[in-house]
Amino acid sequence: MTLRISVIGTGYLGATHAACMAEFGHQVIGLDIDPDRVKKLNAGQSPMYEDNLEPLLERHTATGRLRFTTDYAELADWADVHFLCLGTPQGPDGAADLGQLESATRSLAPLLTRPTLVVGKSTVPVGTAVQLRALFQQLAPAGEQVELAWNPEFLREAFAVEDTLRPDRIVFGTDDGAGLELLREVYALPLSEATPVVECDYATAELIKTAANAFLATKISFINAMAQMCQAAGGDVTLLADAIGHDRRIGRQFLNAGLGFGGGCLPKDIRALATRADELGVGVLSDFIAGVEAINTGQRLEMAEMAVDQLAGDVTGKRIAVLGASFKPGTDDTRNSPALTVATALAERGAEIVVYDPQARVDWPGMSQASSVIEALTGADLVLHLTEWPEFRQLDPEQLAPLVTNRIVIDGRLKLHAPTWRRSGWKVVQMGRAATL
Ligand SMILES: NC(=O)C1=CN([C@@H]2O[C@H](COP(=O)(O)OP(=O)(O)OC[C@H]3O[C@@H](n4cnc5c(N)ncnc54)[C@H](O)[C@@H]3O)[C@@H](O)[C@H]2O)C=CC1
Ligand SMILES: O=C(O)[C@H]1O[C@H](OP(=O)(O)OP(=O)(O)OC[C@H]2O[C@@H](n3ccc(=O)[nH]c3=O)[C@H](O)[C@@H]2O)[C@H](O)[C@@H](O)[C@@H]1O
Repeated sequence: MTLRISVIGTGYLGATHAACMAEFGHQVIGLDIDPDRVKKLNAGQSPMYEDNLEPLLERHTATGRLRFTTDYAELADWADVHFLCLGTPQGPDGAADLGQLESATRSLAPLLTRPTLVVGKSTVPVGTAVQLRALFQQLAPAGEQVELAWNPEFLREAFAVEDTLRPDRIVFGTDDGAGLELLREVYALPLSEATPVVECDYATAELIKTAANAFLATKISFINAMAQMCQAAGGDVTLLADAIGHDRRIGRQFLNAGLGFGGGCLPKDIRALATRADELGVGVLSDFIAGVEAINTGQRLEMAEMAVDQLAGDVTGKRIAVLGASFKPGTDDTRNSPALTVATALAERGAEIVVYDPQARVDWPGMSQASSVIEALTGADLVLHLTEWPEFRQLDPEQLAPLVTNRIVIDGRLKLHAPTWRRSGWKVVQMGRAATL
C-alpha cells in the first residue's frame, strides 16, 4: 500500500531514507531548514558523495513521487508517517545534543491536527523517546492521537542505499505496540521474508542502536590493541585478524587494524552512551567505553609520532603528503576523520601538509589540497597513507619514487603491498607490523 511519508532532516541519513522510501513506492516529502540543500535535492542532486543515491533522487524527483521543502505546513497533516532524521551531535559534556530533535518537534507538533505516527530514526540516548512522545502529545492539537515509535537506523555511509534497501534487520520500538501496524506497512515492500524484525519497547530500541555501534568500536579497538602487541613482539596483525576471523563466532569484519575509527557516528555515539551510563550509575559500561576510546585516540597520536620519528624528530618545514582525508573510503565525509587529526597534529608541529583525497574537500588551517596523487607527492619528505581508498592500493611505487625527496611511506591502514613498494626502494612502515614483514 502506498503511504504518504515525510522525512524531517535530510542529511546523510534523511536524504537516503527519503530516496529509498520513494523507491519502495511511497509518496515522500523531505524537509530541511537548509534551503540550499532543499534546492539541490529538488534538482535530483545528492548533497554528499554517496554511491547510488543520486540515481534514486533523479528518478523519483522527476516523477514527483519525491520532493523536498523547508515548510512544515506542507507536510504536517499531509503525511501518514513522519520520520525524524535530525542530527544528534556531541554536546560539550559528551552527551548527545538533542537540540535539532527538540526544535523539529516544536515546529511540527503544533501543526498536527489529525491522528498520525511520528517515527524517530536518529541515534539517541535511552529515555529520549518517552520525553519526545510527551512533548508531541502536549504540543499537538491532535494530542494523544499522535503516536511515537523508535526505528533506529544502521546504514553505513558509502553503502547507505544498499543498507536501506536491504537491511540486516529492522527494529521497531513502540509504546505497547502503538503504531506497529503502520510501521509494518511502511516496510512491507522492502522486507524479504528473511529480514529479521525486532519488535520491542522504546528503551530496548534506543539501546540496540548504541550497543551495535559500541560493539563495532570495541572490535576495532581490540584489534588495534593486538596490533600493538604484534608490533612489540614482531607479529603480523593482518594474519592474526584473518586467522581469528575464520572463527564464525568472531568474524573477520571490523578487524582491520590501523588508525582506528572516526566519522560522524561511532565516536560521538559511544561517548553519549558512556555519559548516559554514568547518569544511570552503570560505571562498568562507561569504564569499558573509556578503554575503547583511549585505544582509538592512542592510534592517532602514535601515527603522528611515527611520522615525526621518520623525519629525525623534527617535522618543521618538512613537506608531508597525506593520502586520504575522509573518515573512511567511499564518502566525502570528514567528520572526526582520523586522517585529518593526524594531519592537523603534524601541521601544528610546523610541517607543510599537502592532502589528496578522491572526494573530500579540505579547508583546514595549515593544509593545502592537491588535485592528484602526483601533485601531492612531488617533493614530499614523507608520505602518509591514512584513508584506504581502493585507488591508493593500485598506485605504482616505481612511478612515484622519482617524485619524492625521501622514499618513506607510513601505511596507517595496512593496505599497501609492502614488498612491492620495497622493491622500488621505498621504506615502508606499517602500524601493527614489524618492519621486516
Ligand atoms: N550518517 C549516518 O551514516 C547515520 C546517521 N545516523 C544518525 O542519524 C541522525 C542524523 O545523522 P546525519 O544524517 O549524519 O546528520 P546530518 O547532520 O547530516 O543531518 C541533519 C540534517 O537535519 C537538518 N536540520 C537541523 N535542524 C533541523 C530542523 N529543526 N528541522 C529540519 N531539519 C533540520 C540539517 O540541516 C541537516 O541537513 C543522527 O542521530 C545520527 O547519529 C544513524 C545511522 C547512520
Ligand atoms: O550510526 C551510524 O551512523 C553508523 O555508524 C557506522 O557506520 P559509518 O560511520 O558509516 O562507518 P563504519 O563503516 O562503521 O566505519 C567507522 C570507522 O571505523 C573505521 N574502521 C572500520 C572497520 C575496521 O575494521 N577498522 C576501522 O578502523 C573506519 O575507517 C571508519 O573510520 C556503523 O557501521 C553503522 O552501522 C551505523 O549505522
